[in-house]
Amino acid sequence: MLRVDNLRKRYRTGDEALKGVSFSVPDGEVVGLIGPSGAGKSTLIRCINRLVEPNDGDVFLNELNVTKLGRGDLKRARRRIGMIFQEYALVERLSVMENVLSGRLGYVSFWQSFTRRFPQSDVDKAFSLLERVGLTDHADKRADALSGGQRQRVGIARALEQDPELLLIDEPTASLDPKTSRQIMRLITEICRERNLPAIINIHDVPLAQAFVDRIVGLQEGEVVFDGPPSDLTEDVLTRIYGEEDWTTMHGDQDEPEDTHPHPARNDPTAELV
Ligand SMILES: Nc1ncnc2c1ncn2[C@@H]1O[C@H](COP(=O)(O)OP(=O)(O)OP(=O)(O)O)[C@@H](O)[C@H]1O
Repeated sequence: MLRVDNLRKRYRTGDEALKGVSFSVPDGEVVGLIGPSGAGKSTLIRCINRLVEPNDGDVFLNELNVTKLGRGDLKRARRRIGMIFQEYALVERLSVMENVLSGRLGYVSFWQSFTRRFPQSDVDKAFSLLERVGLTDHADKRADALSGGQRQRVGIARALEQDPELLLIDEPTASLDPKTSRQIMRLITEICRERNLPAIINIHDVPLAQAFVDRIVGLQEGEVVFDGPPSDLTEDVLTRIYGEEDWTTMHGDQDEPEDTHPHPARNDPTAELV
């Protein structure tokens, strides 16, 4: 269970990105976070694991108040939060298996990770996760040899290899074609149900979110303006969330070929420490 209570963030530039955001995500529930550009979605996701430091408010992961932790405890708490990124954030020259095993880096000693000697139980878990995401035959391939959808499957397996209690997912399908996007959303939501994992997905594509998530939280100018089931997301509500922006154009239903092109990682989202 995740509980966000009155979370506030003002950047040094003066931008007030979160103005007292509160909501909870029970175990097994997948929440789609929607809202126009600049609404505070990325800031919210990053405040939950303190890649961005909130100015006020609390984040509870089960019994643990993440916002009150010192450096060492925060490092341990971050093991419990799996992240999945738009640009996958894989290590290009490493194999699929090594990328999945990197999910254990927070758990093994420096020398084990330096020599890449992971316990057999970690390797066994990685194999079963690769099977779950449909990549058993690709375990030894280099990450840069995979298509976008396959790379995101590696990102999902890597996050699960951490044994997370929460998944934070930032635009998981933004670099994928519509068909692959649906496959990835289906995989994520199925896995969260199987494992009773709570998840928040920052997603631009409203119809895609409506098709797969259990609940939608709509942000606007740093405030929650909608919180409910996808079926309650009427045109009126969407117009309230997006204002003048035309939300109906926010999804691409063009017939594109499925998942053919590898995408280079453009940046490292974990580097964005504020
Ligand atoms: N590092 C930063 N420094 C200063 N201001 C920032 C920073 N990151 C975000 N902001 C500001 O905070 C507000 C919320 O931005 P945020 O990126 O969280 O929104 P978003 O909903 O994720 O937008 P998008 O969908 O375009 O990614 C915006 O006004 C933005 O300009």
